[in-house]
Amino acid sequence: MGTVVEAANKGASGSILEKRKPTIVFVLGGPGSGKGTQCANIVEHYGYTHLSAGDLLRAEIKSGSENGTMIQNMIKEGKIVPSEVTIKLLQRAIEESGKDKFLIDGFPRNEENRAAFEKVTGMEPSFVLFFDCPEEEMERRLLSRNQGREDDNIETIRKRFKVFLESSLPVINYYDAKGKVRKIDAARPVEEVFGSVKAIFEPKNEKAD
Ligand SMILES: Nc1ncnc2c1ncn2[C@@H]1O[C@H](COP(=O)(O)OP(=O)(O)OP(=O)(O)O)[C@@H](O)[C@H]1O
Ligand SMILES: Nc1ccn([C@H]2C[C@H](O)[C@@H](COP(=O)(O)O)O2)c(=O)n1
Ligand SMILES: [Mg+2]
Repeated sequence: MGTVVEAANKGASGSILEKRKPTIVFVLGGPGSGKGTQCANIVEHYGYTHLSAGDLLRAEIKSGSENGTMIQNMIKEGKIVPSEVTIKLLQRAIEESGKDKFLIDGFPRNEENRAAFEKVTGMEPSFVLFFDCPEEEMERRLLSRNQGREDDNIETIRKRFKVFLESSLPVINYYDAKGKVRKIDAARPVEEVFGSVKAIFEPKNEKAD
């Protein structure tokens, strides 16, 4: 008998996650667009569980795992870690939480992430929240974030912007073509951005005739 993660890795037909059918919302946007900030608000108001792919990878580095050095080098270079590693971390976090509504922040970051997630879990997101923000504003925010992140320096930030444009935007366009993207103007103050987020998460007040 394998572990839950191994069973899920066998593909859609053997996916434990597919059987549990959790609600998944992908939260995407450029580096510094405010994904983490708004996820914290959504958790507080709507009872979702927040899973940040970047946070899980940083925790993996700290844990001293055998992949730690590889992950650290890739993050420093602003590159995307292979899906196999990130999906295992996400699956484990979903399984261990025992919860059923997830904000998956910063994933999928490229086509490989997207295709592998769907294949391994057999799941698609309910929708994709896309925080749209100009680069100049994101750069200002990242340079003043002050959380000690190794990738918040101007050289790595420029690499992350390039990867976002070349690899992550196509994923957003993929889901947009399926009518799943909810785009938000993220260049406004936090409370204003959250006002737009709320409009998406509030249950619709359908009028009966
Ligand atoms: N609407 C906003 N206006 C001004 N500053 C903001 C806004 N939203 C977030 N910030 C600040 O910008 C910085 C980046 O925000 P946050 O960490 O939420 O972005 P992120 O999209 O998760 O970035 P990353 O992809 O690098 O993890 C933080 O210091 C945060 O406090
Ligand atoms: N799906 C992902 C998400 C993140 N990473 C790596 C590369 C990112 O630059 C870094 C930081 O992510 P953030 O906290 O900004 O969301 O983590 C990745 O390789 N794959
Ligand atoms: Mg973040």
